[in-house]
Amino acid sequence: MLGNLERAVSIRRALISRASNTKTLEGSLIPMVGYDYSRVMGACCENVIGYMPLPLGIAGPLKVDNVMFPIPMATAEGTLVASTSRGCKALNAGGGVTTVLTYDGMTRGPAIDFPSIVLAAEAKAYIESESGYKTIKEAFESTSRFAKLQHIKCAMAGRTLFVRFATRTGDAMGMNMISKATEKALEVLGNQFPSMVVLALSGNYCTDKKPAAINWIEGRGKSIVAEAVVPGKVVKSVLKTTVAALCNLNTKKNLVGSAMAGSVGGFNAHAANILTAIFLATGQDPAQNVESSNCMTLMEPTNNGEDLLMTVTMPCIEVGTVGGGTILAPQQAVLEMLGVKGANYDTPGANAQQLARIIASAVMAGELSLISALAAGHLVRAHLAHNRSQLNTPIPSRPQTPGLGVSTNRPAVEQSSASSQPQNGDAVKS
Ligand SMILES: CC(C)(COP(=O)([O-])OP(=O)([O-])OC[C@H]1O[C@@H](n2cnc3c(N)ncnc32)[C@H](O)[C@@H]1OP(=O)([O-])[O-])[C@@H](O)C(=O)NCCC(=O)NCCSC(=O)C[C@@](C)(O)CC(=O)[O-]
Ligand SMILES: NC(=O)C1=CN([C@@H]2O[C@H](COP(=O)(O)OP(=O)(O)OC[C@H]3O[C@@H](n4cnc5c(N)ncnc54)[C@H](OP(=O)(O)O)[C@@H]3O)[C@@H](O)[C@H]2O)C=CC1
Repeated sequence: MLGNLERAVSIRRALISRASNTKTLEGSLIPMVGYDYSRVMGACCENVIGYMPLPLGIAGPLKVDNVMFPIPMATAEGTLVASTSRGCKALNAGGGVTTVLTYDGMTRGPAIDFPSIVLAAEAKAYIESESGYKTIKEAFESTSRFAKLQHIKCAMAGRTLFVRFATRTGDAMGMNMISKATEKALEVLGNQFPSMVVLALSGNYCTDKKPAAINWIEGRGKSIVAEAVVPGKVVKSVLKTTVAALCNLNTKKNLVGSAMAGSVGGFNAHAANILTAIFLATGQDPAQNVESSNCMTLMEPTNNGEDLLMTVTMPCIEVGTVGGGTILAPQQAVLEMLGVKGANYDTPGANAQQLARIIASAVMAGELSLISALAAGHLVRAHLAHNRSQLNTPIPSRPQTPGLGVSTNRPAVEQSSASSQPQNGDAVKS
């Protein structure tokens, strides 16, 4: 029996206000009324004092595999929805986007210590043997109706063994599911190798929520490739540039520029922009935008140089339509709008895979529009119009009233550094 959850939130706000002794949370602009806290409890957040609204825009619609989808984007970056919409318009004019799913497998990579390299190597050989793999797979899959082990990749670093489990997770993004399954699999492995010590269920070989080449190379979550042809006349009329300029800039910026910067998986202009906005709108784990935004954008002339052939390759889109933030009512409503709410009972996993296809296609729209704006020299003018037009409410350079928990005592070093002289780099920071 849960009691009055909204009352609990207001009591928590009062207690926090009293304890922090600075600025009251009561009457603050952080909203708390009319929210379904019952879905949050034990699932999405602890110590809840309200909720954080974000503007939700719709780009598109965009034709993905011959079906029109509105593109929901929760963002505070003005221009993003307009830009993605422009990309959708151009892609639709060429017949829309075609997608393929080349892989589906969430991963967890524990770190296991052995007393010697010989024992570590024996464990590796056991996991890779037919009978060892079968035993581990049975234990792994016994924990869930949806976890289906795809393969295991092992690597030794001295006497530490890293084991990367890869699994189907149905319509869930799957991190809780795979963690539970991995724990069970390690229990069985421990029976075979009693001297092994599981240092951590996650040994960063997964790799979750951190940049890593292994995700880019092997894939994590859903791997999607999307393709479209945009007629040259549409490139001119909608995108205000040319096929040749786009192809040249895409190569120099997204391939050569990213190579010069030593990028891994960042061979794109702003995949993270579109992906994160859709993640926030659909209840995904926002921290997984790190690897999910891995993307290579390619452009080449086609039809005797008249038209543009474009692809985006995204090997790590980590999404679910069940579990996590997808159980919250507004996020669920957005998933419903896309026709992918909850579990797909006919083909488990089909809803989450469809969402990944939509995301990759929307990323393509955003890429096309931004690269066009850069090629045409329109980026700054677009952002000044859509992103910085609130001239009547300038952002104060220094807060007048300290916020909750903010000390009024600025460090001496910060005060003494104030100077009327411009500092190195001021021009680019302003
Ligand atoms: C802003 C535009 C679209 C103007 O572009 P435009 O060509 O002047 O727009 P237009 O008025 O001719 O309209 C063309 C279409 O754009 C859409 N559109 C146009 N305006 C709106 C609007 N208000 N609301 C919704 N949709 C809009 C809409 O589809 C419209 O068609 P219509 O509806 O008229 O048939 C263009 O200049 C643009 O896309 N600029 C790029 C901006 C951008 O992509 N910013 C992303 C963030 S940049 C960043 O964060 C990353 C970065 C840059 O650092 C990464 C890097 O290193 O590259
Ligand atoms: N534990 C960790 O290390 C990490 C956790 N997270 C968090 O994990 C959460 C997501 O975990 P995740 O495992 O995706 O979700 P859940 O923990 O919600 O697990 C999914 C549940 O839904 C059930 N289910 C019902 N129908 C389906 C279906 N069609 N497909 C798949 N599952 C179905 C599963 O059944 P069954 O019981 O049979 O499997 C399971 O109980 C997020 O909150 C995320 O932020 C994020 C990163 C790391």
